[in-house]
Amino acid sequence: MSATPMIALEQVRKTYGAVTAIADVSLEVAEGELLVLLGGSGSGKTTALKTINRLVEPTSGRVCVAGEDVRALPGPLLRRRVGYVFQRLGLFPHMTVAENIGVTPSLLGWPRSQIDARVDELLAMVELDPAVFREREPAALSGGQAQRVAVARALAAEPRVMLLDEPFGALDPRTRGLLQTALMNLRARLGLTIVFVTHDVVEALLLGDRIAVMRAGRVVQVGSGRELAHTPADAEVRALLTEPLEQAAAARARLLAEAP
Ligand SMILES: Nc1ncnc2c1ncn2[C@@H]1O[C@H](COP(=O)(O)OP(=O)(O)OP(=O)(O)O)[C@@H](O)[C@H]1O
Repeated sequence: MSATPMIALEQVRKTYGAVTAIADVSLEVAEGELLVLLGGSGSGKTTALKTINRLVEPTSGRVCVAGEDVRALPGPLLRRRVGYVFQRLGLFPHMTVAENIGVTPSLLGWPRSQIDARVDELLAMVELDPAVFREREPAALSGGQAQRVAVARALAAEPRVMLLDEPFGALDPRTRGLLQTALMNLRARLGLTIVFVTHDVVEALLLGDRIAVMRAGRVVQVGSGRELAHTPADAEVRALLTEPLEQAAAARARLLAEAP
């Protein structure tokens, strides 16, 4: 990559006592790129993601955003630059939708009128009617609506980078598809650089410009879906990519066989 990458992990390691969560992870994400971290449970995806916004401090190695070591960036600046959507729903339950979305702008000291305007703009961006949803509490939202609010909240301070940790994992396939499309539209419109964690190969193939396959705390291979499919690093990567396609083909064959 010639230009300075928007995100760079250099030999990043994180250990918890005897447990090595990630080992020597090096990754670069170009400006405007969507990189997927793909791997099974416990492979280190969330840990790697959280080193980018310092929710996890590496044991060794370095993480840079826009060429700057994240340890040198003041907290508010990092929060502004990097939006984050949590794996398990991270909305504050006793705050309204508007208060949830306005959390970071409030912390940053934006004036009330500017926060209110931004909340309405963001709700419209994630296709929720502000008049209907502004004053609702999270308990009164469907899963898909709540995830839209979570995405709006992460976008509130106009970050250039978005980190998404299995944001649509708990949703039904149709809602998931709608939110994937909404995210891709937002990304194109805002020119976001995105790191997206999932264990779902189909989601990875649909969304990722490149996919980093993780296993046991290490990056096994990085490439486009096509590259991974054509030149897999090993038999496990090959199986990872071919199994869902074979399942889909088998399901399709069954559908066609059962047609009248
Ligand atoms: N705070 C912690 N203390 C101890 N071990 C941890 C901690 N956080 C993560 N780990 C361990 O590090 C490894 C990687 O965890 P991580 O959450 O990054 O995996 P993951 O790929 O995101 O998994 P999942 O898809 O299940 O969320 C796991 O073995 C996990 O148990």
